[in-house]
Amino acid sequence: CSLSYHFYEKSCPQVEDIVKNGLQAIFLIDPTSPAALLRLMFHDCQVQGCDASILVDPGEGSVPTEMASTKNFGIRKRKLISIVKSMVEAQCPQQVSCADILILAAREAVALTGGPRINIPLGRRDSPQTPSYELADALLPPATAGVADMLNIFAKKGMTPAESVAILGAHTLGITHCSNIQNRLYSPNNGELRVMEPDFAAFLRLTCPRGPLTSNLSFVLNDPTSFAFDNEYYVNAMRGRGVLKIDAEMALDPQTAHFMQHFSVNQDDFFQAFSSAFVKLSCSGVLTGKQGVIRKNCNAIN
Ligand code: HEM
Ligand SMILES: [Ca+2]
Ligand SMILES: [Ca+2]
Repeated sequence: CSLSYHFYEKSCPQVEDIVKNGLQAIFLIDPTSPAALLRLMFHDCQVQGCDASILVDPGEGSVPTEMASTKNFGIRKRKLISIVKSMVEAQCPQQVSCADILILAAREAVALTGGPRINIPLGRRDSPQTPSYELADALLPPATAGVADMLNIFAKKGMTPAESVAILGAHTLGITHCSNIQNRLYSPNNGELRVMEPDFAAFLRLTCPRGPLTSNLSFVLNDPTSFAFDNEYYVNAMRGRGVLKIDAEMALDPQTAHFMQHFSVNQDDFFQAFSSAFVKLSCSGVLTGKQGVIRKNCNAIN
């Protein structure tokens, strides 16, 4: 993409260290936050590009921002980016965009949990306006997305099918709320339970009982090592232990199954494909040069 590997060389050479050191301390206190920051990056880049639009809080009396979209259910830890931003501002005032800090934070989420340390081109600018929740509704994939939807989304970002399967390896971290898998567990005749490993199906139904009462509060781990960035996501999906529909379907679809199988036995190849996919995702629709702004406060258009 049109970004640079030396962008802050003069204006803030220490920015990557500030982000790393700041998050290292935060991740120790809250080990669930790396997953949140990695998903936050995807949801920012998917709506109007990687421009920190998802960080903008709804203003008083203004139209609802993208965070009002139900597709952003479960998005958490947006405030962490503002905390890291204030650490950066203390050393390099008005130099570094919130959009770059968000990508660097997602990079640390991967690196500090055992994944690859990805080299990231920088120079993104922040959006001067917020997208509507309708746009977010239209662009973010639903929890029921299948393989064709998934390949279509990432092909638009220049990813190969192998890279698309690799970027979904982000589901090696974090959780899924029960509300996102109710239909997999309890809709009769949808055939999904048949492809699920029976013990795993039983476990999910116990953890996520039928009905809406707790389904927005209860959750399951995306893989058994949900604090570690490893290839267990693929190992489990290949065994019929995929949590979301997309996780289960990729293990069976002939367009994706061989990549799932390969990443389940070769973590190095997963890390390599994930790294190139991550850079492509991080370049989607970026603002550069004189476009956009450098926000002082990531949560407000200022
Ligand atoms: C078609 C593509 C995708 C679909 C349908 C999808 C869907 C979902 C859903 C429904 C959840 C559960 C949210 C919750 O219940 O709180 C989730 C969690 C997550 N997703 Fe995805 N996702 C996709 C792609 C991605 C990508 C590309 C990334 C990152 C690069 C990503 C990273 C994550 C992470 C880290 C979590 C755990 C979040 C947490 O613990 O708070 N996903 N995803
Ligand atoms: Ca955005
Ligand atoms: Ca894992």
